[in-house]
Amino acid sequence: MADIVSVDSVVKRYGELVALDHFDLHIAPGEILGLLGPNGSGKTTAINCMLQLLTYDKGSIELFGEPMTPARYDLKRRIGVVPQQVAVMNELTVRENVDCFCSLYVPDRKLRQPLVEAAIDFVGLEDFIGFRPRKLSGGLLRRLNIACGIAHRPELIFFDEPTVAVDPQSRNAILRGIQRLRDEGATVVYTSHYMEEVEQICSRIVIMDHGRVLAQGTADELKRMISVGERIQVEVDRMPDELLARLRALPHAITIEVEDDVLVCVCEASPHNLVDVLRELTDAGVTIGRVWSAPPTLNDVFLEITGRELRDGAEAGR
Ligand SMILES: Nc1ncnc2c1ncn2[C@@H]1O[C@H](COP(=O)(O)OP(=O)(O)OP(=O)(O)O)[C@@H](O)[C@H]1O
Repeated sequence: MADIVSVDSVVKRYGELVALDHFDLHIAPGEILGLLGPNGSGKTTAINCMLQLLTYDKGSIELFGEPMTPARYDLKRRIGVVPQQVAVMNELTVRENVDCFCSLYVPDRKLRQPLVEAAIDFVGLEDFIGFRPRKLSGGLLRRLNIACGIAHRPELIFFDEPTVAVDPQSRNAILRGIQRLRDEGATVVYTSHYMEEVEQICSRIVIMDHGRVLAQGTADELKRMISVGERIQVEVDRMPDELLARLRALPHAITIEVEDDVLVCVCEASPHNLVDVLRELTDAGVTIGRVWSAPPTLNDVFLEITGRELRDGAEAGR
Protein backbone atom coordinates (compact mmCIF):
# COMPACT_ATOMS: atom_id res chain seq x y z
CA MET A 1 0.00 0.00 0.00
CA ALA A 2 1.17 3.55 -0.75
CA ASP A 3 2.78 5.52 2.05
CA ILE A 4 0.57 7.90 4.03
CA VAL A 5 3.55 10.21 4.61
CA SER A 6 6.43 10.72 2.16
CA VAL A 7 8.97 13.35 3.09
CA ASP A 8 11.97 13.51 0.78
CA SER A 9 15.15 15.45 1.40
CA VAL A 10 13.49 18.43 3.07
CA VAL A 11 15.75 21.33 4.04
CA LYS A 12 14.46 24.01 6.41
CA ARG A 13 16.60 26.94 7.48
CA TYR A 14 15.94 29.56 10.13
CA GLY A 15 18.44 32.16 8.96
CA GLU A 16 21.86 30.56 9.39
CA LEU A 17 20.52 27.59 11.34
CA VAL A 18 19.72 24.44 9.36
CA ALA A 19 16.81 22.93 11.32
CA LEU A 20 16.08 20.16 8.77
CA ASP A 21 19.01 18.90 6.76
CA HIS A 22 17.77 16.67 3.92
CA PHE A 23 15.21 15.08 6.20
CA ASP A 24 13.41 11.93 4.93
CA LEU A 25 10.40 10.19 6.44
CA HIS A 26 8.16 7.49 5.03
CA ILE A 27 5.20 6.13 6.96
CA ALA A 28 2.96 3.25 5.90
CA PRO A 29 -0.76 3.07 6.73
CA GLY A 30 -1.51 1.82 10.24
CA GLU A 31 1.92 2.56 11.70
CA ILE A 32 2.54 4.30 15.01
CA LEU A 33 5.78 5.98 14.08
CA GLY A 34 7.90 7.21 16.97
CA LEU A 35 9.94 10.30 16.11
CA LEU A 36 12.70 10.54 18.70
CA GLY A 37 15.25 13.28 19.06
CA PRO A 38 16.89 15.43 21.73
CA ASN A 39 15.68 18.98 22.35
CA GLY A 40 16.20 21.13 19.29
CA SER A 41 16.79 18.20 16.93
CA GLY A 42 14.02 19.35 14.58
CA LYS A 43 10.97 17.21 15.45
CA THR A 44 8.48 20.07 15.74
CA THR A 45 9.93 21.77 12.66
CA ALA A 46 9.49 18.52 10.71
CA ILE A 47 5.86 18.19 11.82
CA ASN A 48 5.11 21.83 11.05
CA CYS A 49 6.59 21.45 7.56
CA MET A 50 4.44 18.36 6.94
CA LEU A 51 1.39 20.32 8.06
CA GLN A 52 2.45 23.26 5.84
CA LEU A 53 2.47 25.55 8.86
CA LEU A 54 6.05 26.35 7.89
CA THR A 55 7.52 26.88 4.47
CA TYR A 56 10.70 24.95 3.67
CA ASP A 57 13.63 25.62 1.41
CA LYS A 58 14.01 22.34 -0.50
CA GLY A 59 12.58 18.85 -0.86
CA SER A 60 9.07 17.45 -1.24
CA ILE A 61 6.25 16.37 1.04
CA GLU A 62 3.36 14.13 0.03
CA LEU A 63 0.54 13.09 2.32
CA PHE A 64 -1.95 10.35 1.33
CA GLY A 65 -0.01 10.07 -1.93
CA GLU A 66 -0.71 13.72 -2.90
CA PRO A 67 1.61 16.73 -2.88
CA MET A 68 0.92 18.68 0.31
CA THR A 69 0.55 22.45 -0.14
CA PRO A 70 -0.88 25.17 2.14
CA ALA A 71 -4.13 25.25 0.14
CA ARG A 72 -4.81 21.49 0.30
CA TYR A 73 -7.71 21.78 2.76
CA ASP A 74 -9.02 18.44 1.47
CA LEU A 75 -5.86 16.78 2.84
CA LYS A 76 -5.76 18.88 6.01
CA ARG A 77 -9.29 17.65 6.83
CA ARG A 78 -7.91 14.11 6.98
CA ILE A 79 -5.23 15.10 9.52
CA GLY A 80 -5.45 15.56 13.30
CA VAL A 81 -2.92 17.46 15.38
CA VAL A 82 -2.38 17.25 19.10
CA PRO A 83 0.18 19.98 19.72
CA GLN A 84 2.85 20.08 22.38
CA GLN A 85 1.31 23.12 24.07
CA VAL A 86 -2.28 22.65 25.21
CA ALA A 87 -4.29 24.84 22.83
CA VAL A 88 -7.90 25.14 24.00
CA MET A 89 -10.25 28.06 24.60
CA ASN A 90 -10.52 29.04 28.25
CA GLU A 91 -13.94 30.65 27.96
CA LEU A 92 -15.54 27.49 26.51
CA THR A 93 -16.51 24.33 28.40
CA VAL A 94 -15.00 20.92 27.63
CA ARG A 95 -17.90 19.99 25.33
CA GLU A 96 -17.90 23.42 23.63
CA ASN A 97 -14.18 23.20 23.03
CA VAL A 98 -14.39 19.81 21.34
CA ASP A 99 -17.42 20.96 19.35
CA CYS A 100 -15.66 24.15 18.27
CA PHE A 101 -12.54 22.33 16.99
CA CYS A 102 -14.65 19.67 15.29
CA SER A 103 -16.75 22.36 13.58
CA LEU A 104 -13.66 23.50 11.67
CA TYR A 105 -13.88 20.22 9.75
CA VAL A 106 -17.52 19.15 10.16
CA PRO A 107 -19.80 22.19 9.75
CA ASP A 108 -23.07 20.20 10.01
CA ARG A 109 -24.13 20.24 13.66
CA LYS A 110 -26.14 16.98 13.43
CA LEU A 111 -23.23 15.08 11.95
CA ARG A 112 -20.89 16.63 14.47
CA GLN A 113 -22.76 15.80 17.64
CA PRO A 114 -22.03 12.05 17.73
CA LEU A 115 -18.39 12.74 16.84
CA VAL A 116 -18.05 15.17 19.76
CA GLU A 117 -19.67 12.70 22.18
CA ALA A 118 -17.43 9.89 20.93
CA ALA A 119 -14.26 12.01 21.34
CA ILE A 120 -15.23 12.99 24.89
CA ASP A 121 -15.91 9.33 25.76
CA PHE A 122 -12.69 8.32 24.07
CA VAL A 123 -10.54 10.44 26.40
CA GLY A 124 -12.73 9.72 29.45
CA LEU A 125 -13.94 13.28 30.06
CA GLU A 126 -17.68 12.43 30.30
CA ASP A 127 -17.84 13.67 33.89
CA PHE A 128 -16.28 17.01 33.01
CA ILE A 129 -18.25 18.18 29.96
CA GLY A 130 -19.47 21.37 31.67
CA PHE A 131 -16.06 22.29 33.13
CA ARG A 132 -13.96 25.14 31.80
CA PRO A 133 -10.28 24.31 31.13
CA ARG A 134 -8.90 26.19 34.14
CA LYS A 135 -10.80 23.78 36.44
CA LEU A 136 -9.07 20.76 34.90
CA SER A 137 -5.85 19.14 36.15
CA GLY A 138 -2.84 19.00 33.81
CA GLY A 139 -3.66 15.41 32.80
CA LEU A 140 -7.32 16.18 32.07
CA LEU A 141 -6.30 19.26 30.06
CA ARG A 142 -4.05 17.09 27.92
CA ARG A 143 -6.93 14.69 27.38
CA LEU A 144 -9.12 17.62 26.28
CA ASN A 145 -6.36 18.69 23.90
CA ILE A 146 -6.45 15.19 22.40
CA ALA A 147 -10.25 15.14 22.09
CA CYS A 148 -10.08 18.46 20.19
CA GLY A 149 -7.48 17.02 17.81
CA ILE A 150 -9.23 13.73 17.00
CA ALA A 151 -12.99 14.42 17.08
CA HIS A 152 -13.25 14.75 13.28
CA ARG A 153 -11.88 11.18 12.92
CA PRO A 154 -8.63 11.99 11.13
CA GLU A 155 -6.78 9.27 9.21
CA LEU A 156 -3.35 10.68 10.11
CA ILE A 157 -2.72 12.03 13.61
CA PHE A 158 0.33 13.89 14.93
CA PHE A 159 0.92 13.70 18.66
CA ASP A 160 3.71 16.08 19.69
CA GLU A 161 4.82 15.04 23.20
CA PRO A 162 1.30 14.48 24.51
CA THR A 163 2.34 13.11 27.90
CA VAL A 164 4.64 15.87 29.19
CA ALA A 165 3.69 16.78 32.78
CA VAL A 166 0.91 14.21 32.91
CA ASP A 167 0.13 11.93 35.90
CA PRO A 168 0.71 8.17 35.34
CA GLN A 169 -3.00 7.34 35.16
CA SER A 170 -3.69 9.91 32.44
CA ARG A 171 -0.48 8.89 30.67
CA ASN A 172 -1.59 5.28 30.47
CA ALA A 173 -5.04 6.37 29.28
CA ILE A 174 -3.41 8.49 26.55
CA LEU A 175 -1.12 5.66 25.40
CA ARG A 176 -3.98 3.15 25.31
CA GLY A 177 -6.06 5.70 23.42
CA ILE A 178 -3.37 6.14 20.77
CA GLN A 179 -3.22 2.37 20.27
CA ARG A 180 -7.01 2.25 19.94
CA LEU A 181 -6.93 5.01 17.31
CA ARG A 182 -4.44 2.91 15.37
CA ASP A 183 -6.60 -0.21 15.82
CA GLU A 184 -9.50 1.76 14.37
CA GLY A 185 -7.44 2.56 11.26
CA ALA A 186 -5.51 5.76 11.96
CA THR A 187 -1.82 6.26 11.20
CA VAL A 188 0.04 8.00 14.01
CA VAL A 189 3.20 10.11 14.29
CA TYR A 190 4.27 10.25 17.92
CA THR A 191 7.08 12.40 19.29
CA SER A 192 8.24 11.96 22.84
CA HIS A 193 11.21 12.24 25.14
CA TYR A 194 10.11 9.12 26.99
CA MET A 195 11.65 6.04 25.48
CA GLU A 196 9.68 3.55 27.50
CA GLU A 197 6.49 5.03 25.97
CA VAL A 198 7.91 4.90 22.48
CA GLU A 199 8.96 1.30 22.99
CA GLN A 200 5.53 0.44 24.36
CA ILE A 201 3.38 1.77 21.52
CA CYS A 202 5.43 2.48 18.40
CA SER A 203 5.68 -0.04 15.58
CA ARG A 204 8.73 1.76 14.18
CA ILE A 205 11.11 4.40 15.47
CA VAL A 206 13.05 7.13 13.68
CA ILE A 207 15.94 8.68 15.59
CA MET A 208 16.86 12.20 14.46
CA ASP A 209 19.36 14.82 15.48
CA HIS A 210 20.56 18.07 13.92
CA GLY A 211 17.67 17.86 11.46
CA ARG A 212 18.75 14.50 10.02
CA VAL A 213 17.58 10.91 10.35
CA LEU A 214 20.35 8.96 12.08
CA ALA A 215 18.70 5.54 12.34
CA GLN A 216 15.33 3.86 11.98
CA GLY A 217 13.72 0.49 12.58
CA THR A 218 11.74 -1.42 15.19
CA ALA A 219 13.03 -1.17 18.76
CA ASP A 220 14.65 -4.61 18.39
CA GLU A 221 16.28 -3.72 15.08
CA LEU A 222 17.71 -0.53 16.56
CA LYS A 223 19.08 -2.43 19.55
CA ARG A 224 20.86 -4.82 17.23
CA MET A 225 22.53 -1.88 15.44
CA ILE A 226 24.60 -0.84 18.45
CA SER A 227 27.65 -2.32 20.09
CA VAL A 228 26.04 -2.69 23.53
CA GLY A 229 24.64 -6.21 23.89
CA GLU A 230 24.08 -6.56 27.61
CA ARG A 231 24.16 -4.64 30.88
CA ILE A 232 25.19 -6.80 33.86
CA GLN A 233 24.76 -5.46 37.37
CA VAL A 234 26.11 -7.17 40.49
CA GLU A 235 25.84 -6.06 44.12
CA VAL A 236 29.35 -6.29 45.60
CA ASP A 237 30.79 -5.66 49.07
CA ARG A 238 33.98 -4.09 47.71
CA MET A 239 35.82 -3.52 44.46
CA PRO A 240 39.64 -3.49 44.55
CA ASP A 241 41.29 -1.43 41.80
CA GLU A 242 43.17 -4.42 40.34
CA LEU A 243 39.89 -6.37 39.98
CA LEU A 244 38.32 -3.39 38.22
CA ALA A 245 41.28 -3.38 35.81
CA ARG A 246 40.87 -7.13 35.15
CA LEU A 247 37.14 -6.69 34.44
CA ARG A 248 37.90 -3.83 32.07
CA ALA A 249 40.30 -6.11 30.20
CA LEU A 250 37.61 -8.77 29.57
CA PRO A 251 37.21 -9.31 25.81
CA HIS A 252 33.68 -7.90 25.46
CA ALA A 253 33.71 -5.18 28.13
CA ILE A 254 32.72 -1.69 26.96
CA THR A 255 32.42 0.17 30.27
CA ILE A 256 32.85 -1.17 33.80
CA GLU A 257 31.85 1.14 36.66
CA VAL A 258 30.85 0.87 40.32
CA GLU A 259 27.83 2.90 41.45
CA ASP A 260 26.67 2.65 45.09
CA ASP A 261 28.11 -0.85 45.66
CA VAL A 262 26.68 -2.09 42.38
CA LEU A 263 29.10 -3.15 39.67
CA VAL A 264 27.73 -2.13 36.27
CA CYS A 265 29.28 -3.91 33.29
CA VAL A 266 28.19 -2.78 29.84
CA CYS A 267 29.31 -5.43 27.35
CA GLU A 268 29.14 -6.31 23.69
CA ALA A 269 26.88 -9.26 22.88
CA SER A 270 28.51 -12.57 23.88
CA PRO A 271 27.14 -15.70 25.57
CA HIS A 272 29.91 -15.74 28.21
CA ASN A 273 29.80 -12.22 29.68
CA LEU A 274 27.98 -13.11 32.88
CA VAL A 275 30.09 -16.21 33.54
CA ASP A 276 33.31 -14.22 32.91
CA VAL A 277 32.32 -11.40 35.26
CA LEU A 278 31.17 -13.71 38.07
CA ARG A 279 34.34 -15.81 37.80
CA GLU A 280 36.55 -12.74 38.18
CA LEU A 281 34.55 -11.64 41.23
CA THR A 282 34.62 -15.05 42.97
CA ASP A 283 38.33 -15.52 42.17
CA ALA A 284 38.99 -12.21 43.91
CA GLY A 285 36.93 -13.28 46.96
CA VAL A 286 34.33 -10.53 46.56
CA THR A 287 30.97 -11.22 48.20
CA ILE A 288 28.19 -11.13 45.63
CA GLY A 289 24.60 -9.99 46.34
CA ARG A 290 21.90 -9.73 43.69
CA VAL A 291 22.79 -10.17 40.03
CA TRP A 292 20.85 -8.73 37.06
CA SER A 293 21.48 -8.98 33.37
CA ALA A 294 19.44 -6.93 30.91
CA PRO A 295 19.48 -6.42 27.15
CA PRO A 296 20.22 -2.90 25.83
CA THR A 297 17.53 -0.25 26.16
CA LEU A 298 16.42 2.34 23.65
CA ASN A 299 18.35 4.79 25.80
CA ASP A 300 21.55 2.86 24.99
CA VAL A 301 20.64 3.06 21.32
CA PHE A 302 19.98 6.74 21.53
CA LEU A 303 23.15 7.47 23.45
CA GLU A 304 25.34 5.50 21.07
CA ILE A 305 23.75 6.90 17.92
CA THR A 306 23.44 10.57 18.91
CA GLY A 307 26.10 10.80 21.62
CA ARG A 308 23.47 12.60 23.71
CA GLU A 309 20.88 11.71 26.34
CA LEU A 310 17.35 11.96 25.03
CA ARG A 311 16.08 13.68 28.12
CA ASP A 312 17.57 16.99 29.01
CA GLY A 313 18.40 17.86 32.61
CA ALA A 314 15.05 19.52 33.29
CA GLU A 315 13.10 16.43 32.40
CA ALA A 316 15.41 13.71 33.63
CA GLY A 317 13.67 13.67 37.01
CA ARG A 318 10.38 12.36 35.70
N1 LIG B 1 11.06 30.11 14.77
C1 LIG B 1 12.34 29.76 14.91
N2 LIG B 1 13.33 30.62 14.62
C2 LIG B 1 14.63 30.27 14.74
N3 LIG B 1 15.06 29.05 15.14
C3 LIG B 1 14.12 28.16 15.45
C4 LIG B 1 12.72 28.45 15.35
N4 LIG B 1 12.03 27.34 15.72
C5 LIG B 1 12.95 26.39 16.04
N5 LIG B 1 14.20 26.88 15.88
C6 LIG B 1 15.46 26.13 16.07
O1 LIG B 1 15.44 25.03 15.17
C7 LIG B 1 15.98 23.85 15.80
C8 LIG B 1 14.94 22.75 15.78
O2 LIG B 1 13.89 23.11 16.68
P1 LIG B 1 12.60 22.20 16.92
O3 LIG B 1 11.68 22.97 17.82
O4 LIG B 1 12.07 21.73 15.63
O5 LIG B 1 13.23 20.97 17.70
P2 LIG B 1 12.51 19.83 18.55
O6 LIG B 1 13.23 18.58 18.24
O7 LIG B 1 11.03 19.88 18.30
O8 LIG B 1 12.81 20.29 20.03
P3 LIG B 1 11.98 20.04 21.39
O9 LIG B 1 12.15 18.60 21.72
O10 LIG B 1 12.67 20.94 22.36
O11 LIG B 1 10.55 20.43 21.11
C9 LIG B 1 16.42 24.29 17.18
O12 LIG B 1 17.80 24.62 17.12
C10 LIG B 1 15.58 25.53 17.46
O13 LIG B 1 16.25 26.40 18.34
